[in-house]
Amino acid sequence: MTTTPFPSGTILGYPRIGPRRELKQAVEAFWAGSITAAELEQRAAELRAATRGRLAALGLGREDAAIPESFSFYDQVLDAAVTVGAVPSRFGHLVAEDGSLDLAGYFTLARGAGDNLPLEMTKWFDSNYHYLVPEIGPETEFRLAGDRLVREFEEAKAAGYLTRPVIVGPVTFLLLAKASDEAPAGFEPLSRLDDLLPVYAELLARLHAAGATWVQLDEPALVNESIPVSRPEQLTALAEAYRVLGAETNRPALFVAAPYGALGDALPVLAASAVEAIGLDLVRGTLPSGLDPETAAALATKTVVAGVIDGHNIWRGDLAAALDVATAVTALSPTVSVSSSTSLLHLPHDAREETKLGQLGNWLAFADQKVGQIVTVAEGLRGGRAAVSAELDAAAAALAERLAAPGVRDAAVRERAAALSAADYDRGDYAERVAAQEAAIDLPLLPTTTIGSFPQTSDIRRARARLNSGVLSSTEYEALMKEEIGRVIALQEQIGLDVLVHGEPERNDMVQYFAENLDGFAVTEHGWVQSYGSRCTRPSLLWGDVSRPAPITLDWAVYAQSLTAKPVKGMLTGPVTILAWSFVRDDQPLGETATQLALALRDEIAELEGAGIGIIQVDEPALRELLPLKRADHAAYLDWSVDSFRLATAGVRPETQIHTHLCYSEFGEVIDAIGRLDADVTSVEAARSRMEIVDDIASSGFDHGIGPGVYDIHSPRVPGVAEMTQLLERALQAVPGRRLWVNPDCGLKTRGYQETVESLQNMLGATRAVRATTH
Ligand SMILES: CN1c2c(nc(N)[nH]c2=O)NC[C@@H]1CNc1ccc(C(=O)N[C@@H](CCC(=O)N[C@@H](CCC(=O)N[C@@H](CCC(=O)O)C(=O)O)C(=O)O)C(=O)O)cc1
Ligand SMILES: N[C@@H](CCS)C(=O)O
Ligand SMILES: [Zn+2]
Repeated sequence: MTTTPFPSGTILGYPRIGPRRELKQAVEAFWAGSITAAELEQRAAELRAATRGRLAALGLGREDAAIPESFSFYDQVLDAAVTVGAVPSRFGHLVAEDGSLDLAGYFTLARGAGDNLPLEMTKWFDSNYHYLVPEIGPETEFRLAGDRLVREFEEAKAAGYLTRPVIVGPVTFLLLAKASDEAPAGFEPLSRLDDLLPVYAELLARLHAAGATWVQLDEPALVNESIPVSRPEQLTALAEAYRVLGAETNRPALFVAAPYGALGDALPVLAASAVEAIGLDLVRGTLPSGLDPETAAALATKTVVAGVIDGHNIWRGDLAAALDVATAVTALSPTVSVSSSTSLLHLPHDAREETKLGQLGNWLAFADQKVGQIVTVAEGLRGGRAAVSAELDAAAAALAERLAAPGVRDAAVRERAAALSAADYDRGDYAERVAAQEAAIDLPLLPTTTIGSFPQTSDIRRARARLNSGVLSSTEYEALMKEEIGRVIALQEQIGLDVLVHGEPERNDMVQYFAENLDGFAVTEHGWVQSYGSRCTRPSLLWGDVSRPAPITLDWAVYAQSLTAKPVKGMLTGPVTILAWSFVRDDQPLGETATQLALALRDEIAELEGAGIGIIQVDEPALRELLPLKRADHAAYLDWSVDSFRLATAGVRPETQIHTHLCYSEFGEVIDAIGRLDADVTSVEAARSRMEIVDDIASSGFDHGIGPGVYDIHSPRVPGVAEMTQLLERALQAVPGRRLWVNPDCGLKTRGYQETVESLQNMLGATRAVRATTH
């Protein structure tokens, strides 16, 4: 095998949603039946072509294999699953004779159909991207069932680009998978590695035959210490995988990337393997040091792909420092390439599209600007610092301007944070609170509620778009939102829910909405980032000290409460989640910013309470997401994150009931922290994992109110009464009835009204059935 040199600069992946969310629109049009599969394929091909053209224009076109082929219609882990034929048996009827799935079948795995639940969705490392969890068992028949990656490479080649196909590596694929329904207890997907590797080998051979010189295999699971497979087993699997794949003669050169952290003891294993290039995340991880002589010698024979440009944040940052790190990497190997630390999937496309950010615009680098930075650092590495001094100086000046800008440090905010004491974090005795709340709030056994949002209809979104473009006045907009709140309250009364919500129609997003109303944040016009499938967010830019210039949710909550005698929950997003889903400042520890946010929310909560709102929910779905990938960092993170929630909520009277809500994650590792939040009631996603979480919570000693979700809100499927009755009965085995709440897994904003109403009616049906047999 002859190896073409690895390009001097590259990125690990590029946003695939499109600068104006073209992919979202095309995919949703296909789902709605308004375009055909062929039209969807055509639009996706146009988007890929535009991406290649853009990346070439930004400087990645000069060298072969510099442009990654990292497109996906929905999710890269799902892509890997369908490529290797890992389709769960409940979807077997969708699979063609040759093992392939058509586009409709592919989306069915992601979205479910009829009684067939979709694949579970969960966080992708510590990002706000979500992947679909493959299901693997002894029955999974691996075979090369999808050739999309080969076809996309060929499509690029026909257009004159020799790109670098990207796929999730075999070890990460199995480490992220869960045991299938058919698998016996204790089954580990990783045990199927030997059966999976020939399929990867065949794929590599196909790519080689098509002319690919390099292939990127993403192995981020190796940097994550939370994977429930022992480290020795992981390392053995890694060695085996790249021994087998490396031994193939008909293959492209292998580039194994390990974004999101340091490889640690996996680095010697990869260095000893036959892979030709190794990618290190040098933003989250540090330059490996103290390597044993064999590892050092082996590494020196490979290309080290230095991930020195942050793929996870939007700051233009210190480019000279990035060049310094890249230069230091030359001590590991004479062949160094410059890259992003992670895929640029987590970034919006282009900061130049933002015209309303003023001076802030000069401090930013979105995906396209990061590519430019990589090209600059690669040039600096080749030609010396002087060759790029103008770019380095401009970045340094922007950084200095940013750090000294008014608003970055606000004396009043800092003084308030400095004056806090232990009492500010403590709500007092739980039993006393329970008694006070029972006296103050009239609730039946198994109280029913929802998580906050009701469907964000196109009428609501259109109204907001018209407000933003000046077609609607704010008075007209408010009147429309109040009408919507009125409808949502009436609907909930009709369905028979016990604790109502106002439905959040006025919120474009549960984080962006707060960011728009807090000082210290800016928001973008076009800064869309994929969160899962076709769903996107525009993460806010947190650039300065945070404070609350005026009440945010108060009027809406008070209005909603004025329409009903039932309690209406106040609804806020918690400090950790606001941080997790924004692009945060990098000039101070996150914990300090969390305190500032908590103080702003504390004031909002005090005002809600003062206005008669007796139940207030503070959502923290991202509590687990920010958990560091390294165990050594867990305790410090959990301390500041739990403290920020407590600081936000501890100012209320005992009779005010504080709720929180968690979703989109596996919560096993943060169960103790959930208890330490000391919320009176915690609703938690549970339906997709069939209530497994309830046992974990109960056995952790958690003794507050709990609402395990009884139905999955990610799919349009309407759950039946019997199914939810069973889940409630299952929950009651672990939690006493007086502490159990009944609610869906999460908010209903992504759902349509018809399925929402039917599902909630069935949820009430199940609750009545269970109430009749529970004492
Ligand atoms: C709960 N989750 C959230 C996460 N992160 C967030 N920041 N927010 C979340 O809610 N992470 C974990 C989970 C799962 N993730 C998501 C992410 C995104 C959505 C979602 O529904 N996104 C919407 C966009 C929401 C939004 O910003 N809406 C705006 C703009 C709407 C819009 O597209 N307007 C059109 C014009 C409208 C028209 O004329 O019809 C336009 O601008 O072109 C708003 O409402 O104003 C999405 O559609 O992707 C859910 C879960
Ligand atoms: N209150 C929010 C929480 C989502 S995690 C909602 O209902 O959409
Ligand atoms: Zn949720």
